[in-house]
Amino acid sequence: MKRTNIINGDEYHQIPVNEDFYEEEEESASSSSGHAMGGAASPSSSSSQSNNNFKQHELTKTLASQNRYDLRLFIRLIHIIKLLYSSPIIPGIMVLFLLGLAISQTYASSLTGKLLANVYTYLADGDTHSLLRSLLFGLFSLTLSALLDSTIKFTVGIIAWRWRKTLCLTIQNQYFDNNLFYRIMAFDTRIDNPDQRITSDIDNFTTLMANVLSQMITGPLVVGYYTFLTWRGMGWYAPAIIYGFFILGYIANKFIMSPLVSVSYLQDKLEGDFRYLHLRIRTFAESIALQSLTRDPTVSQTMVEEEQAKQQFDVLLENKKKQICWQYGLNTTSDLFTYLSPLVNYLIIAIPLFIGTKKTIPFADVSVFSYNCIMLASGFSQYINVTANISDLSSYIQRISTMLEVCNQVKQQKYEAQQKQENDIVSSTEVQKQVGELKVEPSTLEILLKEVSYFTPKGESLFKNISLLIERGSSLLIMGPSGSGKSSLIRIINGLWPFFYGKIIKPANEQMFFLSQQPYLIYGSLEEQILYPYTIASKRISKQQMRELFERFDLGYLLDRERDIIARGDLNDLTHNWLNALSPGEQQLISFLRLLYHKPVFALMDESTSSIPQSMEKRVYQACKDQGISTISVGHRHSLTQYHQKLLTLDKQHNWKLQNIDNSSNNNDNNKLIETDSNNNNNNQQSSLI
Ligand SMILES: Nc1ncnc2c1ncn2[C@@H]1O[C@H](COP(=O)(O)OP(=O)(O)OP(=O)(O)O)[C@@H](O)[C@H]1O
Repeated sequence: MKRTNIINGDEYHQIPVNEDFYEEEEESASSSSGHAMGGAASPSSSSSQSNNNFKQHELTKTLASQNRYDLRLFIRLIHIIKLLYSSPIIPGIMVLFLLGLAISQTYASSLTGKLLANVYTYLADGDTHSLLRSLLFGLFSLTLSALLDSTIKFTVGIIAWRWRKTLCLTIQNQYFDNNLFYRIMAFDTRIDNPDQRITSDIDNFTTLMANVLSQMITGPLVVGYYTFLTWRGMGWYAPAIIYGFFILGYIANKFIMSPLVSVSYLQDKLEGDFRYLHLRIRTFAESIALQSLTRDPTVSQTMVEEEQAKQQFDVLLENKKKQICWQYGLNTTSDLFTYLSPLVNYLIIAIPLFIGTKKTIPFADVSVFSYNCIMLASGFSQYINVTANISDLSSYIQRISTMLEVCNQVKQQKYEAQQKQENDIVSSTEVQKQVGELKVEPSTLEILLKEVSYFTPKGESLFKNISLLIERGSSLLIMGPSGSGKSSLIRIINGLWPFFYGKIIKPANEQMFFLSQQPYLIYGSLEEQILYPYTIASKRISKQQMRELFERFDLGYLLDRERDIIARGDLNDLTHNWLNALSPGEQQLISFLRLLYHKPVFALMDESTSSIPQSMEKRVYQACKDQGISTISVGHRHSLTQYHQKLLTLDKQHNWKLQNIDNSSNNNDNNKLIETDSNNNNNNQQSSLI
C-alpha cells in the first residue's frame, strides 16, 4: 500500500490505495476484462474494459518482458511444489511408487535389449529351439513393459488429479475467504480472468506437471543405467559423445524457450479475455439483441459486439501465430536432435573401425550397442521433450503463482490495515481521525456513522463528515442524483469498501441484510433461494411456511410452477434457471421474501424496489415494518419518503443534508422535511450532531 495525495489542501489528503494501481493502470485497463465486478459492476468500468481490450499490442511487450524463463519462474515453481506437498505423505508415496515403476520399466526394457541380441544370434545360427525360448521370454518381457507403461500413465493421472484437488482447493479457500474475490475483482488489477486460472489453468498445469514429473523420474534412471552399459560395452567416449550431443540440443532449445514462455503466457491471457467477451454476450444476450433491433437497417454496420469480438480475436490470432512460429522452432531443434541420434549412435559404434582399433564388429554386439545408445539417447530425449513442455508449463506457473501471490497480498493488506487501525486507535486520537474504523458490536442494535468521509476505490472524495444514527425501528432514505455516491455509502456501511475515514459502529453481521437492485438468485429450488446465504443442509422451511411466505406478495403461483417442474422430472430447470425464468420484479420480490424469512434488524436496500409497482412497494415496506425490520433505502422515487423517517440527500457537489420526514399528513406529496444536519462544501461547515 502506498498513500497518494488525492485532495489538495485539506486534512483528507491521503488515502491508502493499491500500490500497483497507478503504475499498472494502463496495463490493468487492458487486462481487466476479466474483472466482472469492477466495484459492484459499475457500467463505466465495464465500458472502459472493453475499449481497452484492444490495446493489447503494447501489452504484449510489457507482458513478454515480465514473464520469461528465468530464476523467478523457478522460485515460483518451488513455491507451488511446496504447496502441493504441504501434506506430503500420500503424494510422496505416489512419487515413490512412480519411481518403483520407472525402475522396473528400465529393467524390463534392458531385458528387451538382451532379447534382441539373442534373437539375432539364434537366427544367424539357425538354432530354432533357443530361438523359440527367446521368443517366449520376449513375450514375458514385452508384456511386462506394456503393463508397466500403462500403470505409469495411470499413476501420473492420479497424481495430476490429487495435485489439482490440492491446488484448486487452496486457491478457492483463499478466494472465498472474507470476500477476497470481491476485493481482487473490484480493486485489484493484477489478475485477469481469475475464473480461467482456477478452472482450466490449474487443470492444464497439474496434468502437464505430472507428465513432466514422470519424465523427470524415468529420465535419470534410463540415462544412468544406459550410461553404465554404453561405457562398459564401448568405453568412455560413447556416453561422452551422446552427452555432448544432447547438451548442444538443450542449449539450442533454451534460446527458443525464453521468448516462447512469454508468448504462451500472453496467449493464455488472450484466450481468457476472448472467452470473457463471449461470456458477457451470453449474460447480456437479451439487452444486446434488443439494442441491435433498434439499429437502422439501411446503415450497413456490423454489431458492436461482433466488431469487438473480431478485434479481440485478431489480437489473439496474431499472438497465436507467433506462438506457432516459436513452437515450430522449438519442435525443429527437438526433432532434429531426436532424429539425428541413431546416426550419431552408428557413428559411435563405428569409431573403433575408423581409428583402426578393431577390424570388424560382431553382429550381436552391433545390436546390443545400438540398443544401449538408443536407450541412452531416448533418456536425454525425454529431457528435450520436457523443455518443450516447459514453455506451456511456465505460462501456467506464472498465472497460478500470480493468483496465489495476489490473494496473499490482498489478504495481508487487509490484515495489516486492521492491525494498523487497532494500533492507531490505541496510540493517538489524532490519528484516529484519519483512519476509518469499522466496528462490529454484537451488543448494539443501531448503526452509527461518526464523521465519516468516504472515497471511491480510485481515491476520489465523495462526501465528508457524515454523522448519522439509525436506531432499531427507525429508517433512513438516501436520495441523490446518479453517481452522487449513494450506493458507495451502502458499500462503506456494509464493509465492502474500506475507503473511508471516521468511525462506523454496527450490529453483528447476521442482524444486517443487503438487497441490491439486481437480486442474486442462486442455482437451486425456491426454498434454497429463500434460505440463501444458508443452505438446506443447515435449515429447512416447511411447505406451509413457504406457501404463506409466497402468498404475502401474491407469488404462490411460483410454488405451483416449481411443483410442476418437479412432477415433470425436469430437474435441470429447477436447479439452474430461476434467474432467467423470473421477471426482474419477481426476482426483487423473492429477495424481499428472503429478507422477511431472515428477519434481520436492519435491511440495506439499494434501489431494490425499482422493478416493482408502487402498490407492491407499499406492501413490501409495510411487511418490513410489521416484522420490525429497520430499512435503509437508496432510491429515486419520491414515493419512498412515506416509508422512512429520515432523509439523507446527497448532491453532485458533494453536499449532504439530513432531514427528518414528517409523515403525519396522509398525502404523500405533503410530507414535511425538517433539516437536522448538513454539510455544505462551500463553507465547509461540519456536522456537529448525531
Ligand atoms: N469500483 C469503482 N471504482 C471507481 N469509482 C467508482 C467505482 N464504483 C463507483 N464509482 C464511482 O463512485 C461514484 C459514486 O458511485 P455510486 O455507485 O455510489 O453512485 P450512486 O449515487 O449509487 O448512483 P446510481 O443512482 O446511479 O446508482 C460514481 O462517480 C462512480 O462512477
